[in-house]
Amino acid sequence: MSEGDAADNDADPVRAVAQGTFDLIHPGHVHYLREAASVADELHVIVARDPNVTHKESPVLPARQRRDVVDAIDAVAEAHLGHESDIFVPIERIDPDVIVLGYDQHHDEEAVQAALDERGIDCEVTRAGPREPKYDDELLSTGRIIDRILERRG
Ligand SMILES: Cc1cc2nc3c(=O)[nH]c(=O)nc-3n(C[C@H](O)[C@H](O)[C@H](O)COP(=O)(O)O)c2cc1C
Ligand SMILES: Nc1ncnc2c1ncn2[C@@H]1O[C@H](COP(=O)(O)OP(=O)(O)OP(=O)(O)O)[C@@H](O)[C@H]1O
Repeated sequence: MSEGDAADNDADPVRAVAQGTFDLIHPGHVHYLREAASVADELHVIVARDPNVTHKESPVLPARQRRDVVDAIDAVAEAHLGHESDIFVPIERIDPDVIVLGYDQHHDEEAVQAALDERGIDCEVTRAGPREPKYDDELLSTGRIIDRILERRG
């Protein structure tokens, strides 16, 4: 390897990817993104498009707005609107060294790892931990925030 290559390799930042719906942002999201950012030099976040949120109610906020808010979080280098149909398109573009799944996300690490290997994408898959409530009334779920809104404003 020539000296130039070695220098180039040193300059390459370690990139992590986190992803999710991020509808109404709460401290649980911030915890996840900070934990994901802690394992890399820069954190890229893929924000899910409505059609790909199939395992729960559709988000109330537009994807672009959800992306803009996540992009403003200090731990995040850049937030990206997810691809409409192929979740590996942004992965191939960002080319992360590690994908950090959320503590309760329905993705199976081994399955995601196998899909990456199949595409020849050299990237680890790990999972973040949960953020426990700091006080009784803390709402750490978008669903529960919406329930509270309906209770009080519905
Ligand atoms: C590796 C990976 C890449 C993803 N890329 C996209 C994408 O390009 N477009 C998209 O709409 N969702 C993408 N997603 C998000 C999923 O579609 C799904 O909506 C999200 O994981 C839901 O997480 P949540 O229930 O925690 O919000 C990706 C998820 C993973 C694990
Ligand atoms: N309390 C929490 N602690 C750590 N991570 C969290 C917490 N809440 C959400 N996350 C993570 O944030 C990411 C995005 O979560 P999502 O957008 O589904 O929000 P949510 O609050 O979990 O939504 P809902 O409660 O409606 O399912 C996921 O990876 C999820 O694991």
